[in-house]
Amino acid sequence: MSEALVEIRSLTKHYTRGKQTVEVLHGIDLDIPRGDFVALMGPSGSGKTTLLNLIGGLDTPTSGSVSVEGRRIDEFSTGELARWRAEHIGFVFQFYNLLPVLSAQKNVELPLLLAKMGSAERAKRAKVALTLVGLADRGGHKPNELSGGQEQRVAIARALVTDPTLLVCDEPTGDLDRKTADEVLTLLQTLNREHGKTIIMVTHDPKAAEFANRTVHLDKGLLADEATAH
Ligand SMILES: Nc1ncnc2c1ncn2[C@@H]1O[C@H](COP(=O)(O)OP(=O)(O)OP(=O)(O)O)[C@@H](O)[C@H]1O
Repeated sequence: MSEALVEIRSLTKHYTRGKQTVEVLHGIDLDIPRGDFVALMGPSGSGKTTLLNLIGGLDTPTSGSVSVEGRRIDEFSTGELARWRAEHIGFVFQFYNLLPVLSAQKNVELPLLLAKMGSAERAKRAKVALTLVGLADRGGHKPNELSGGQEQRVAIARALVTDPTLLVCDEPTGDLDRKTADEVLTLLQTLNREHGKTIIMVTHDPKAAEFANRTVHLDKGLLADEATAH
């Protein structure tokens, strides 16, 4: 029996603020096969980032399960989850989150500091990742010496450098103009199609979603209809 890379069952998430409980996800069932590129869309406040953070192990569910490669990550301790995340998930955010004092090369090396690895090996892997995103010649540049699109490419290289199981992107083109956004989305598509990366991407932009293999719609914490693009 083939098993999905990510299996989500009856997933709920409630946040408590003082006496108030905010019920964000109401029971999500979703399978993401290995090699998929999924766009997650829905109105503001529908729970997209919450769902993405549960899949990426940045947060834990109220009830239900999240399995990745057959392992129940919702049952991990905080420490186990942090270690698992560092090994298995590459994160890409809207505002890049690069460290301004470090060069592109050193930013990309950062996730490897957690692995037991010599500095020459770290440098080599970071260079491979920068080459993959088309920035082999920008390794010495600091973030403020790069364009927004280049900064996001560096962030994608940083997310890829550990060879993660899953690339998790939250509005990766939300701060970019159309042309630059399309270049970054084409890069994500290439990583998916030619390098087999499994990608889940939250976006508000229907044009961005067209780069994915399918779109999953969230509405008020529940999955709506699914559309397959290609
Ligand atoms: N840590 C938290 N504590 C309390 N409520 C939260 C917390 N995080 C999110 N929420 C609430 O959960 C709901 C869903 O938030 P989420 O960020 O998942 O939505 P979203 O679909 O990604 O929205 P957007 O498109 O605006 O980014 C919102 O009503 C938000 O206020």
